[in-house]
Amino acid sequence: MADSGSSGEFSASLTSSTLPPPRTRIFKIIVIGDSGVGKTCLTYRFCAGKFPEKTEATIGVDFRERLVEIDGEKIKIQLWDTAGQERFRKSMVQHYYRNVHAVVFVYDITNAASFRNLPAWIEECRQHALGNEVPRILVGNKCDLQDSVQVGTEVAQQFADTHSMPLFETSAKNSNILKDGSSRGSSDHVEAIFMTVAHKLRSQKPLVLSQPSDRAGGTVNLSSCGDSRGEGARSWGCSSC
Ligand SMILES: Nc1nc2c(ncn2[C@@H]2O[C@H](COP(=O)(O)OP(=O)(O)OP(=O)(O)O)[C@@H](O)[C@H]2O)c(=O)[nH]1
Repeated sequence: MADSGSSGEFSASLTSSTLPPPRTRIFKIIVIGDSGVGKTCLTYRFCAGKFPEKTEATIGVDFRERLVEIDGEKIKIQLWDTAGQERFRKSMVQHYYRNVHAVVFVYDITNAASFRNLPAWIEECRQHALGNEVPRILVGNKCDLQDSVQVGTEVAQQFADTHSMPLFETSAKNSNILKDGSSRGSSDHVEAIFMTVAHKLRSQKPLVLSQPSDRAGGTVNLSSCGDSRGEGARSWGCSSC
C-alpha cells in the first residue's frame, strides 16, 4: 500500500484494507475417560450436531473441530477425542497433553467402574504436567438410561467438588435430557457444556492485539461474562462478574 503522507488517509486505509484478518483463536480441549463412556459420541454430537449412528473404539486420537462465535469473536473449538483403551493410547498419549487449554473428564453414569477410574485419569493429567490453571470439567454421560444408573448425582458432585471441577450430567444420545431425566425445551445440553468451556477459556485468555509500534504492546480483554454454566456446575467462579 502506498502511504500518501497524510496520517489521516494512512490510518483510514489501514483499517479498511491492509490490516490482516483477525486471527481465529483455537482452543484445544482433550476429552478423556474409560473406553465406552461416550467420548466419541459427545464430541461428534457437539461438532456434527447429532448422535453418530455407529462408533468404534478410538485408536490413538480423533480430532473434531467446530467454529463458534462468542461476542463477535470467531473461535475454533478443537476437541481431541482420545482412546479409552490402554492399548490404543500408549503411542499417542504424550501428544494429547501438549498445549492443552482444557480437559473434559467423562464417566458413564451406568458404569460405576468408569467413575471409580477417574482418579487414574486425573493422575495421568498430573503426570503430564497439566497445572491447576487448566480448566477441567466432569461429565457424567448416558443420562437417557435412567433405569440403569450406578453413579448417583450426589456422589459425583462430591467428587467434582473435591477436585474443584464443575459437574455436568448429560446424554450424547438425547441431549435435551438433563440430569434429573427431565427435558428442557429444545436446548441442547451437550452444546451448552462445550460452549461453557469455551466461554471460560475466552474469559481466562485475553485476546492479544498487535499494536502500532509507537504504542506499547498491550493486552485487550474483549471478553464479557459469558459464563453460561449448566446445571450442577458450581465450581468455576467468574472473575469478571
Ligand atoms: N444410551 C446412550 N448410549 C451412548 C451414549 N453415548 C454413547 N453411547 C454408546 O456407548 C457406546 C460407546 O460410545 P463411544 O462414544 O464410542 O465411547 P468412547 O468413550 O469414545 O470409547 P473409546 O473410543 O473406546 O474410548 C456406543 O455404543 C454409543 O452408542 C449416550 O449418551 N446414551
